[in-house]
Amino acid sequence: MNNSEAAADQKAAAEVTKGRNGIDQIVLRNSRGASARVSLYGGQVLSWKTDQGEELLFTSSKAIFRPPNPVRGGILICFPQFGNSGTLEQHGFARKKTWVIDDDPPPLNPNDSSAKAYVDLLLRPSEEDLKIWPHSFEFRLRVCLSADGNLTLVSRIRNINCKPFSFCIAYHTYFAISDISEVRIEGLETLDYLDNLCQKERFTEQGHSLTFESEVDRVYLSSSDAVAVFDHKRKRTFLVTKGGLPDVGRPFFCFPSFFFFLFNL
Ligand SMILES: O=P(O)(O)OC[C@H]1O[C@H](O)[C@H](O)[C@@H](O)[C@@H]1O
Repeated sequence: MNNSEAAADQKAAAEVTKGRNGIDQIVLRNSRGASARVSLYGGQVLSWKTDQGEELLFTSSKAIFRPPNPVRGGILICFPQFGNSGTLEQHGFARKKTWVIDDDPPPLNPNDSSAKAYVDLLLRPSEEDLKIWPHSFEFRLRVCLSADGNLTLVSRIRNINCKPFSFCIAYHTYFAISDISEVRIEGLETLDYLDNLCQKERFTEQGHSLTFESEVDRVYLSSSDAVAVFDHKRKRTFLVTKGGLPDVGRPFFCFPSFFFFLFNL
C-alpha cells in the first residue's frame, strides 16, 4: 500500500457521528473490529472496545450527557489545571470546550500513523478563556487506535505568543474493572503521594503494590513511565505507559510541550 492509499484507509477508519448531546463524535475502528469513540466535547474518549466488543472504559450510569457538564467516564482531558490546586475550576476548562477536527496538523513522527486509525483534534482559547487564563495556546490532541487494539493519546501544547506560561495536564481515565477489590496496581511503589483524603498531606507508598479496601484519592509524584493495573477477576491487565512528561503528578510543575500515553491490554 502506498502512502496516499494508507492515508485514505485511515480516513475510512474514522467516521463522524452525532453523540447523545448533539455534538459530533469520531468513531475509530481497526481492521480486527476494535473501536474507540472520541467526542469533540472536551476531546473526551468516551469508549474503547476490544475486537470482542468488550468496553474497556467506565462511564457512570449517572453521567450527564448535556453541556456544560463533562461526562463522568472515559478519558477526560484536564487542562490547564489538574484538580483544584489553582485558580481555575476543577480540572481546568478544556473538558468543557468544543474542540474541532484538525485536518492539517503539523506532522508527528512519520511512523506514528502507520496501521492506525486516528483523529487529530484542536482547541484554541476563546475570548472568555483568555479572560480567566491569559495565555494564547493551541492544544492538539491525537487519538490513535492501533492494529492490535492499543490506544494512544498524544498531546501537543503550543505557545503562540512567546510569553512563557506554565500549565498542568492529565488524562483522567476511568478504566472498566470487574470489582475494586479485585484490582492491584504496580508501578507506584516507593513513590511519594499527596493524599486528597488528608488535606493533600504528603506520604510515601510503602506497599509492593496498591490494593483497595476503602476510598483512595491520591496524586503520586514523579511517577514512573509504566504503571500496570491488574484486574484478577477479569484476567485483564491495563498497561499505561507515558513519554515526554518529566513529572505527571506534581500539579503546576510540569511543562511538557509534547507527550503521549499508550494504553494497552
Ligand atoms: O468530579 P470531577 O470534577 O470530575 O473530579 C473527579 C475526581 O478527579 C480527581 O481524581 C480528584 O482527585 C478527585 O478528588 C475527583 O473526585
